Amino acid sequence: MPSTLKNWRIPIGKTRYNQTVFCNFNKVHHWKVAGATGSGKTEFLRYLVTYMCMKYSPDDVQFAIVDLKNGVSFAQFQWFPHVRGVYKTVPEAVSAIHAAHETMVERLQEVERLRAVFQPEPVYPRLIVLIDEGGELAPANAVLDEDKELRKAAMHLLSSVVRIGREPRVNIIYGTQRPDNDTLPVSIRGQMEGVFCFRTENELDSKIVLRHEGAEKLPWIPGRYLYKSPLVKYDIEVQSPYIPDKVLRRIIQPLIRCESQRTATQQSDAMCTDNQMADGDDGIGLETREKRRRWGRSE
Ligand SMILES: Nc1ncnc2c1ncn2[C@@H]1O[C@H](COP(=O)(O)OP(=O)(O)OP(=O)(O)O)[C@@H](O)[C@H]1O
Repeated sequence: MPSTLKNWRIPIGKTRYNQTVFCNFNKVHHWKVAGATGSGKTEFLRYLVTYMCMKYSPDDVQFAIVDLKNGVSFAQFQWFPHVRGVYKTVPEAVSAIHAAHETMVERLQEVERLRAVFQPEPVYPRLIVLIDEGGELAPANAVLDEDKELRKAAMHLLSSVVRIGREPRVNIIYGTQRPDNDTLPVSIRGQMEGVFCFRTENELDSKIVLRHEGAEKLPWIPGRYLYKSPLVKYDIEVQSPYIPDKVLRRIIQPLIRCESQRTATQQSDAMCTDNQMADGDDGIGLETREKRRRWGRSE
């Protein structure tokens, strides 16, 4: 079922005056999340996924999660039906980005076909490629030549998605400690209009992320960041929401139970089919029963 959902305002935290701040995925499509180690980027990304999975159905939003910290931060998120996969190595990440790019191209081709004959277009489920620790994808971090080529291909595909992913609703959220030229080429960085900049190590990093200083002066409080978007006049200082592990467990554990029940049902269906075969309800079973009867006779 294609999505018809219009409201893509997502609460992203509170100001020091206790006002809730929202970002809008219908208006800004690609986002970078940057900041020093321990500043709260991953927790914020985990919150974003959880919030959207709780609010929207898989017909509205789907995620391809690239967790280049070996999958440790998003392992539990595989249980959300919205999540296409959690990809934890560079080759896995490249194939996930490739698949998202393919989805984008297929959607664009379908739109073109429909527009040509004045047919209404479906509203596709939003596909969000969320990359945590994107710096690991940088071609500069490759050891072997072939590895470098793989990473360059990933950057090339990402650059295509940020340029034309808006209409087919394929979005990128790219998290990294420092999106400089090595980790995120300007061709990609420049197209990511939304910024969540957590505290940076120094002024230079702040300038790279925000194009001005300031993030290095944020108080050293995990989850504190500057929000920059074409929709707001000035950067806003925000404290991000935080989902403690025990709350996440409460949300996800029933999904794991559901999945194991589904697997158990599938297994018992398979056993049922085996029994039917043994009873002779299909061709193979009949043959087996016939053989047994004949063997019985000859014995
Ligand atoms: N909004 C928040 N409120 C309270 N505590 C937080 C918040 N965000 C993060 N923290 C705390 O800070 C710790 C570090 O956060 P997180 O792992 O998200 O940092 P990071 O920026 O992703 O670091 P790295 O780049 O090294 O992975 C978390 O384990 C958590 O305890």
